[in-house]
Amino acid sequence: MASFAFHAISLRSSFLPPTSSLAVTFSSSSSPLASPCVVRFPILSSLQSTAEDRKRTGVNWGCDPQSIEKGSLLQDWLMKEGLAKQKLVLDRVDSGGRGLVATQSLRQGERLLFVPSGLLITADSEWGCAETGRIIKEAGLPEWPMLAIFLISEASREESSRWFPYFATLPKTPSSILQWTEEEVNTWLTASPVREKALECIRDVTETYRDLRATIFLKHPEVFPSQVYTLAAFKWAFGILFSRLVRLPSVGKLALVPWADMLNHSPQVDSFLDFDQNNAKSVVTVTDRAYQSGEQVFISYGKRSSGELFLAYGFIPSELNVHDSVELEMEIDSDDPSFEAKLRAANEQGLSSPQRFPVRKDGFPAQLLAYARLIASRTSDPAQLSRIDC
Ligand SMILES: C[S@@+](CC[C@H](N)C(=O)[O-])C[C@H]1O[C@@H](n2cnc3c(N)ncnc32)[C@H](O)[C@@H]1O
Repeated sequence: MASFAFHAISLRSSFLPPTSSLAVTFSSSSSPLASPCVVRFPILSSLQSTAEDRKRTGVNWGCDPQSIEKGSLLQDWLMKEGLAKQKLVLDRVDSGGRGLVATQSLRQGERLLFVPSGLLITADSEWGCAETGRIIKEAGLPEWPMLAIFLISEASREESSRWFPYFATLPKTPSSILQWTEEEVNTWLTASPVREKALECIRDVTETYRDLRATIFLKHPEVFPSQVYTLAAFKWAFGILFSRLVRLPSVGKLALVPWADMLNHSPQVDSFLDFDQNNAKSVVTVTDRAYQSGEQVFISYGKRSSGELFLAYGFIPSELNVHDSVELEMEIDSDDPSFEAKLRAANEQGLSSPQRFPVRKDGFPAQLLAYARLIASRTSDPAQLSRIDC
């Protein structure tokens, strides 16, 4: 089953190549343009941002993250493009600002969404500007930066992009850690275990942008105008990917799935997104419980701790998150006269000293208690110590 699959922790290994190898992988082609695409800047019309937004994000695309005004336009467009009739509507919600709400009662096990493959944005999607697509494909980029550039390329084409109605509903300021400055991270996450990962994530995306700029954008300035392909635009695009890209397990693909990406996460829910290759030939989710008409429908973005959710999606769930844990480190006292015997007993059970155990809000592993008993035991008899079942 699929989930909203990306967060900073897994990003580095999965998409960000090391700076040095990035430079050699890219093509250095600088062939003249057959037909340069029109890229307008600044972007006008309904995607126009307020001065305050621009100061903060530096991009002019998308809308206020809470806005549902463009929701019915999005739904009309999606239905024209093949989306099935929906039992859900985009509305304001308590958890998540905007979300999909049931328009009728839904039973447990009900299949929803049915977003056809032609509406998915993937690495195989057709580029509105063929020349941009050609350069990027020849460069052989990994999927994440390729999709980020796809987003900027399409967003900057405004109404001439096929995806214009979709971009109009994307948040102008995706709530990801990339919108934070390093100073903000150091100030607000001083005591947080995710501070280092947050800084690493911001630096990785910034470095990737710098590499792309040096190896591709500056070599093709007519295709990648410097006022459009800015670091801010790149962070916006990555913020969109962090918070909305899904892996569809049955087809093994990364995709942006318009409409499905309006579903918010609940740690209590066990419904995911996947592509149904058999009958529906579209992205579906199956409800894991019944919903009343008017209730917000949730999916799961995966079994993620609040720290992971915060880094990728920019929120911390308000309800109990059973995936939260703190690593508790315990060790056998090296001054304990039975230290060697206790260590052997622990080793026999695959444990060592010090040893870390995850402690979650809903409990801790039984091994933790047994290990504590081993540490506290007053016997030095190896046979008795071995019987303490870790
Ligand atoms: C895939 S989008 C879901 C749709 C989103 N609410 C919107 O209006 O575009 C993921 C984003 O929704 C928000 N979100 C999702 N689940 C949430 C929750 N349980 N509480 C608060 N915000 C949530 C976060 O901003 C997250 O980055």
